[in-house]
Amino acid sequence: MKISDAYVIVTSPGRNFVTLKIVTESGTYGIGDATLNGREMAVVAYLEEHVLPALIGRDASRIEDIWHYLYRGAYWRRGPVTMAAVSAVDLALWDIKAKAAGMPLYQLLGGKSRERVMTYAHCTGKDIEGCLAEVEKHVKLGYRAVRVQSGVPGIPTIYGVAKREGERYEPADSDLPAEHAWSTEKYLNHVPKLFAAVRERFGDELHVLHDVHHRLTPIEAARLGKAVEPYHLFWLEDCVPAENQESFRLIRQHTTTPLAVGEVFNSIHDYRELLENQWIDYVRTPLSHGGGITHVRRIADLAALYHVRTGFHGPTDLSPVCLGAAIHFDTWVPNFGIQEHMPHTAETDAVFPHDYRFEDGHFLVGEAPGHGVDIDEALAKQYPYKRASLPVNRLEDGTLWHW
Ligand SMILES: O=C(O)C(=O)C[C@H](O)[C@H](O)CO
Ligand SMILES: [Mg+2]
Repeated sequence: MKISDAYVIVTSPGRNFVTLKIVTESGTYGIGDATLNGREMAVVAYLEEHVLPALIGRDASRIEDIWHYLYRGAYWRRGPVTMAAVSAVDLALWDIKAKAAGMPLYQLLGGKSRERVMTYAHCTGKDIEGCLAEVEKHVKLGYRAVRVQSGVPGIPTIYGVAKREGERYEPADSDLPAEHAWSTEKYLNHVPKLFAAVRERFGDELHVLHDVHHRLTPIEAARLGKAVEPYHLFWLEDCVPAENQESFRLIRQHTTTPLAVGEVFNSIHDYRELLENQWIDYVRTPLSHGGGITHVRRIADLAALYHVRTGFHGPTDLSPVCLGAAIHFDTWVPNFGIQEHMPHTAETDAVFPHDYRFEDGHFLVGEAPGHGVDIDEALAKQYPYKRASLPVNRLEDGTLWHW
């Protein structure tokens, strides 16, 4: 099981993706997702310069040892770039191990805990009516859970609310960051009306989620959580920036709205206080940013002690490789909550052939050995990298804000 080759493939079938391929002497190979939206080439440099040369000749079956070699051995621990690189190696090695065992990855993790994986769709509209139309469309497609984001009167553009019809989200789409304007007051006044309308139109059973995208202060988040309590959200996501975990104490004291956090986390240490104090309800770190299966399963186990469930990040800026591996993890993990789902484009799906399926609001895991996602390298070459940037946000007086 010696590693004989390891290389990075950068491709842009509509948006940039970074993929790591690790090949063993026997020819068995594994692939991992190393995409970090808007910072793709930093991970490429980290892998090519510091990680891949050290992998050649190592035993691919020693996943745990390689993980610690890359994490402890680097001295400079954690951080999104480092952990995206570590994650990609880890995902590729688990892919190899499962292929060598002739098993789908979920079997290697411990087998199925469920038959199918509930997902939530993105529904965005420029106003409440637009959102309701999107929710209706997604309910007809079979979704049991929808994330609803609406434009807000008086705020011209909001990241996370599609600008063009049919778009579920916005890609990082400009060479340099676009500048958006933000008003917390306008937002806070609008959002409860949105959820009142959703419940009025669709009743009580549909699971409804909302992403604040880190834009509030703790007391503002507490106000919002309280205001939407009558509409019993499945979760309120990233209601504040979470560098200061203590912020969640205040929010939790004021509201029973369930809280989700962690799409920008990359380590179990980012969660410790949040979990031990029972301040949150869902962990969101994706496998491709949280140190791969080896580390994210430790986060999931710690979360389980506190009745906290998984709800992995799954936007289109994580490649089908990450999504495919996540579906195996979701199929196994005992404390599963939900999986985010933003469908990739047909171009992306063609570059990354996979055996997971979407049906009736759920994902069904595939039975191919490994994580079930491959890369068509010849096709990938047809889509060269193009720098793309995410936006920045400013308050109406010009102050740079969270976006
Ligand atoms: O999917 C979500 O919940 C997001 O918040 C998507 C993020 O904005 C996106 O992944 C940033 O790269
Ligand atoms: Mg989010």
